[in-house]
Amino acid sequence: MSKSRTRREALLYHAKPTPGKIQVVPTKKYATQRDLSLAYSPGVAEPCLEIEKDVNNVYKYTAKGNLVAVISNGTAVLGLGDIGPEASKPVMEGKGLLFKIFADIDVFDIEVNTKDVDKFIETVKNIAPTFGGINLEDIKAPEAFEIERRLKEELDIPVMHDDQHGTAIISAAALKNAIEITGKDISKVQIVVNGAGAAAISCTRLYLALGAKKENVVMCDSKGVIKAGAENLSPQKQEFATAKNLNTLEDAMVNADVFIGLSIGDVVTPKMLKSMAKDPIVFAMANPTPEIAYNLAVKTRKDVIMATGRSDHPNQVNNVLGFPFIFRGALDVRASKINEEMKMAAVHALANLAKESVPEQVNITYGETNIQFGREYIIPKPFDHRLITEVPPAVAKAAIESGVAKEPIIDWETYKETLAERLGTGSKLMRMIMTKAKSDPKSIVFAEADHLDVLKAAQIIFDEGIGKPILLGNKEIIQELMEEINFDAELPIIDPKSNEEKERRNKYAQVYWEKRQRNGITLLDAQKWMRERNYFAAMMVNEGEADALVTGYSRSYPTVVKPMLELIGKQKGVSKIAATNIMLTSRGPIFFSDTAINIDPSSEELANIAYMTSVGMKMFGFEPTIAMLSYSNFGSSDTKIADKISKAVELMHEKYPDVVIDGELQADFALNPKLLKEKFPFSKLNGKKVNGLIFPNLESANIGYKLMKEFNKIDSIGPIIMGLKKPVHIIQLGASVDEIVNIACVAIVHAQEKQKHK
Ligand SMILES: NC(=O)C1=CN([C@@H]2O[C@H](COP(=O)(O)OP(=O)(O)OC[C@H]3O[C@@H](n4cnc5c(N)ncnc54)[C@H](OP(=O)(O)O)[C@@H]3O)[C@@H](O)[C@H]2O)C=CC1
Ligand SMILES: CC(=O)C(=O)O
Ligand SMILES: [Mg+2]
Repeated sequence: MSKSRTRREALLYHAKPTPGKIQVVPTKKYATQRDLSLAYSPGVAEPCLEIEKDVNNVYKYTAKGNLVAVISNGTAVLGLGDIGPEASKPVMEGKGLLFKIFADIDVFDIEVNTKDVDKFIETVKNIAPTFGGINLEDIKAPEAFEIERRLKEELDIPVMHDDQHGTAIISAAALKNAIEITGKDISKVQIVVNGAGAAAISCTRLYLALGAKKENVVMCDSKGVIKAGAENLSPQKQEFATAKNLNTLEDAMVNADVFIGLSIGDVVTPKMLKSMAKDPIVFAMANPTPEIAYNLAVKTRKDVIMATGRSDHPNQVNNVLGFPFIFRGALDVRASKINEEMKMAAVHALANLAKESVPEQVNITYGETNIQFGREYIIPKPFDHRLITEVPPAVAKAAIESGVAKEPIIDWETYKETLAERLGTGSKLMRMIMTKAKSDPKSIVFAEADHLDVLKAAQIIFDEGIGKPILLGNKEIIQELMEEINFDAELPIIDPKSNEEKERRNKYAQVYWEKRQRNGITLLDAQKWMRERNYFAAMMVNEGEADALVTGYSRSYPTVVKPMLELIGKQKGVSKIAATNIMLTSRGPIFFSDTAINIDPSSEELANIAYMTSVGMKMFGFEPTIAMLSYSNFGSSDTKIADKISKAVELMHEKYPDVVIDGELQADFALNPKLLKEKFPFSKLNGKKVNGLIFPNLESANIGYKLMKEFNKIDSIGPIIMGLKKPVHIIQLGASVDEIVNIACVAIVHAQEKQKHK
């Protein structure tokens, strides 16, 4: 993407629809007068008095325990320098967003208008009672050292300067793994550190704790190599001043094994990189512009192990991998500080995680097929869902063992489960599906592109590189709307009714007629039908002129399904098509079937629905564990409707013994593992987490998913049609732009799978 486009998009992203990136959302009911009298006066006085009696009760009755302050004075904002408190706010809000999405920690970002160390410390101390932890951010050295040291001493909640320790932890984990890959010895590697600020000093200290030797380190600041005996050096710079006869970064780089960049962009040249030792390790971590661009570095040295702070290349060494998880662990045991033991525990947890086999969902999220420990994967990826269950427990354990935890954890299994449940799964799944779609964009027909929302969705699909839209509908309207929304792209626009399309219409009509002539269709009828957008669009997919199709925005579901069945037809072995909805619940995505098509399916049809659902689940990287729902449990009710379900289960066990499925079961037993184990220890679902629910009929499925959407405000993806020969997907009447985009992504992923299994 060009620089100016990135700039435009970044500004728009921050400005619309609501300025900024975070908001405050109540966690308690507030609908009735009673709710308000509890939330505020008079009820609120009770927790106030309890806290007055014992200040520790503040963790029991307020949000303090999960609230972190991200505090800056804007003096070292990324690599942009001293740009002031207001200009630092987008970064601080960004940190807030990352804290929330990766570790479910709430953040108030606070930008303080002072460069005076004492005033800054006083401000933080005065507001500290509000927070469970303090994350200092983008404060320049040397002030940052003094500020952090004193706040750590004077406050009894965890305080961490992220640029120092977050960066140190991540880069130390990455360095440990990179050195292991080169087969070198950490105590012997020659390290050049460019930058002598907050991040550089703390990173280097941690490398020494890992085994690097001070005499092998050369540090440079903006004036060049920091030399012993130089005048006016801060104590921190003195700590790393070298006795070697080197003056410039260029001198220092000759034969160095490791380059650590925590300075500013574009200061390392190809010549410097060429002068480094064999298998050089280069961490160019300045943001947003690294000390040397990733592509230039790998072009210059084939043997380089290269990392940057950015997300657009392999090996992102960025403190985003650290602060959410370090604070999560610290808050969960109510640690009074973040100490060396906790930091080292995080280093080892991160370094070890990178060596474990990568779950398929991570591969899919990053559009890769086989991410493996090696030169291009020395550190876990930020969207790796294992981070939340690996790093916080390591940090929490270290806090307990080093005696700084006020609330030790006893049941580690339950703790890990609660950690996994903290992650919002909705956006994660959608991100995964989108990335997969982007990895091999397919052509996709939008059959109702003359509707604004459909066109907007097509625009997103095109702009994001997810797919190649083909726009069907009235040409004039589409062109007008495109202008209105600045959709500037050369895309096929096809009006099935137009004279231009007569030849294609006749060709399609011929195929259709040949298929349906024994079902009472004449050639003239067929030609007439091809003027209808859904018939035309279905034929495009059928004839291989498009890979996928999304329709249904302006017509009822049954009206749209009919031509799809007639023209595209069912997959081999499928008795009836069905639909599933992926409900994005707090316990993870759960597939609900059949939510849209079969009114009263027989046992055989239910088994068919369950099987198709299991195939769909695997397509999105889930291992199916399915419950067949009823009002009865394993024959507890001897009625025809309960029998129907148990027979469907029997059929599944016979035909597809590999699919984990059981029932008939009531919904609470299906979703509550304790209850299930207690009453039905024989069930095949024991010890597993149910992620698929098959409902007895359309009424219950449709009511079930819509109740969840309305009561719990749960997002869902779907209905996703299952069992058609081609990737054709039907959206709900009047679906939102997001819903259309989601289904389009599903259709593209579906098309990719179809191509794979051709
Ligand atoms: N990837 C990541 O996770 C992180 C990356 N960073 C990046 O590290 C950089 C520094 O951040 P931080 O330590 O917080 O900031 P500081 O302001 O504390 O330190 C900046 C340091 O960079 C030095 N510097 C400036 N220009 C040059 C140059 N041409 N050559 C060598 N050194 C130079 C300064 O030298 P002097 O002392 O002479 O002024 C100073 O020592 C930023 O680019 C930031 O984005 C920071 C934290 C995390
Ligand atoms: C990543 C970060 O914190 C920085 O560049 O300052
Ligand atoms: Mg920072």
